Amino acid sequence: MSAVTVMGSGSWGTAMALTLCDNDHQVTLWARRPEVCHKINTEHRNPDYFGDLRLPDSLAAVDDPDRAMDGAEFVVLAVPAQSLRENLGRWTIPDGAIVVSLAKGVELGTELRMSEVITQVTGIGADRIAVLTGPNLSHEIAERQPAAAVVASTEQETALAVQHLFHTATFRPYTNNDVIGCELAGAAKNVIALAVGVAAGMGYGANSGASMITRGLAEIIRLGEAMGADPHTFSGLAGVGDLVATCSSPLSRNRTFGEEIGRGRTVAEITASTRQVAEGVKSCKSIKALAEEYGVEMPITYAVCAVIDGHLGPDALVRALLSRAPKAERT
Ligand SMILES: NC(=O)C1=CN([C@@H]2O[C@H](COP(=O)(O)OP(=O)(O)OC[C@H]3O[C@@H](n4cnc5c(N)ncnc54)[C@H](OP(=O)(O)O)[C@@H]3O)[C@@H](O)[C@H]2O)C=CC1
Ligand SMILES: O=C(CO)COP(=O)(O)O
Repeated sequence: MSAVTVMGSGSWGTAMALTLCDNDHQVTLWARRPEVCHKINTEHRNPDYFGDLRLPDSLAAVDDPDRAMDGAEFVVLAVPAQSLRENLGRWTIPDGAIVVSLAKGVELGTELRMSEVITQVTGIGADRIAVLTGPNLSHEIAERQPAAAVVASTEQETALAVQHLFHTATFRPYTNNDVIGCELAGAAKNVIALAVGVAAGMGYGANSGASMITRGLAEIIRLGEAMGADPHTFSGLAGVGDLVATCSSPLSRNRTFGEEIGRGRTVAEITASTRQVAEGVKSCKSIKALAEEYGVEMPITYAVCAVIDGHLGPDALVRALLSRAPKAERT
């Protein structure tokens, strides 16, 4: 049994905390709102994110970050990507703890991956950081539906420790040492899910969705290879696995956000109507910046940026992608 603290009590932090409780770890969940802690500690529910789902009695919620992390051997970071730097600046991660990064985003302005932000702010070396990613929609995981995942770290011992930490009867993490590929795939698929959602919201069917998923994968691989990722990563759980799950599921916030755009709502309206994060709405810009830096073509990502900025409507997005100069598939 290990002492684990999950920092962030939204959909994914709560689902992962529950998974860790299933493994009999001593789990503390940090929630920034005291009323969320109260509900979790007294009613064993987190109604803003999981309705009536009963959380394990053993799960303790704390709103003071220092108290939450006191004695933690593992600290799991589950706040939105663009808030990670600011939060880490306020927190003190216990010496020697292994840090697990859950956020799927690339930082705006710096274009850093989440593990790079962690090292830059805390000084914690890459050997003590792992990234958990893969096709893992939180509500399915919280219902203990079977799923696989990937734990990526440059240090094999860290990857194995985190794999062991999370491995339950229904949740099966594989290790991987390609941190760049795993993090990039997790962030970039959200952008493709927005595009697939737009097409779905316009009433287009499986052919359109599959075409965008496949061409989306092609552009993610192009960027990944340029950044030094292992191309094989993109045919694994962190790549195709997560891309297909996110682009196909009505549970995905990114796909749903895109669908709403496709139905004619504005970005401001959709953002105002939910408290949940759709990471691709911000990360599309940092991924576009990476594409520019590495000189890689990413037409779907560029089109999504234009839609998010209000320069392109849903019809124009589809036209812009289909009217590009014809080319060979493998270029
Ligand atoms: N949900 C999923 O299925 C999966 C999500 N992820 C990734 O996990 C990360 C977290 O997402 P998820 O839990 O789903 O997001 P949610 O929107 O469901 O929850 C976000 C959580 O972070 C808190 N939060 C929001 N803004 C801030 C801030 N500025 N500072 C501190 N805390 C903040 C929220 O608190 P409050 O409730 O008080 O607003 C809430 O607890 C994302 O990067 C996402 O891509 C990865 C795999 C699966
Ligand atoms: O990353 C996810 C599934 O693996 C969750 O996707 P959304 O953030 O779009 O809900």
